[in-house]
Amino acid sequence: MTPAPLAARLRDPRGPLFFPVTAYGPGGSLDLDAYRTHVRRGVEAGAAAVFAACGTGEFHALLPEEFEACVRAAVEAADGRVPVVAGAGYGTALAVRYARLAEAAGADGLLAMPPYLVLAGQEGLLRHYREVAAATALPVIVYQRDNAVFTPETVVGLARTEGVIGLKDGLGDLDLMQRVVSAVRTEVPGDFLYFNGLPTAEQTQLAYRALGITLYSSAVFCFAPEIALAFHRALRTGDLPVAHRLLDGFYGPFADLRAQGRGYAVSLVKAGVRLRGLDVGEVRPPLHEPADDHVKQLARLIERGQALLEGDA
Ligand SMILES: O=C([O-])C(=O)C[C@H](O)[C@@H](O)C(=O)[O-]
Repeated sequence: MTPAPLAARLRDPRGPLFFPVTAYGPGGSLDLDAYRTHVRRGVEAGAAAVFAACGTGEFHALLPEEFEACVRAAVEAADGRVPVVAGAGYGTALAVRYARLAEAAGADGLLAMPPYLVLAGQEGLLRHYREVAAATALPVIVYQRDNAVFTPETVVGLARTEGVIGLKDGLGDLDLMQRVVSAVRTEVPGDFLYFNGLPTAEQTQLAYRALGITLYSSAVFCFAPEIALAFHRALRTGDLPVAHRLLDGFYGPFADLRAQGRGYAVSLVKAGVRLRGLDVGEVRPPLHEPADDHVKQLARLIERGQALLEGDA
């Protein structure tokens, strides 16, 4: 049976959106076995989709052939149970190339990263994403952050673009997001998807829900799937006491810890996966490993989060 289109599969997910880390062996080369294990465990734990080789998956550190191998491995590990979305980025020509590699590797969609290094105007940004969207038959989610911040008019242009199905927000300007949602609702009625894609998105998800944005990325799912699943379930069922308990006792302190070092958005998550027993190696430069004390704090925080699930912390 042909799977439903990506947008339909993402609309009301039963579990968190999983952004796996990329696994490396001791010498720093790709460890596809460990990566497959990481992805397979996430899918079996209840992820609703796999976003392979995106920010948490160190897209920036992968050669094109490594990227393709990772996406292919994620597709194999997901085995059709959930969709696999792959990162695509850098300048327009390379982003198009990554998009084609992802399509060849069997991905179901693309997360289009901000263009590399340039500060482009709205017209150029729109041209960039239109070229990426036109390059393959894959649906595209555009990632707003850093040098890719869009006016509501530009998002209307994106929503009108064949193949662009949604916007992932990593900026966190709720006033702008409200104006974007209003403009797209008025100008392009339909089912454009929005994702809260901030680091530790759970922290802000109650606020995003108030705008009607129910989709969010979860890096915590990489190393504490039981906590991420409990939070996701609490939001779906409206169990605010559980959501508040996890926010106050786990997600807030985790966001504080994650803010202790540059690049911890990735390296601390990877350390968390290792703490849970899967050797996914260290991060590649220009990232660096978190301080030992921060890893110890993370271990205690995971225990605390688990205890909160039993309601006995
Ligand atoms: O590209 C990525 O990996 C992300 O932006 C998703 C992350 O899961 C983000 O939500 C985070 O870092 O918590």
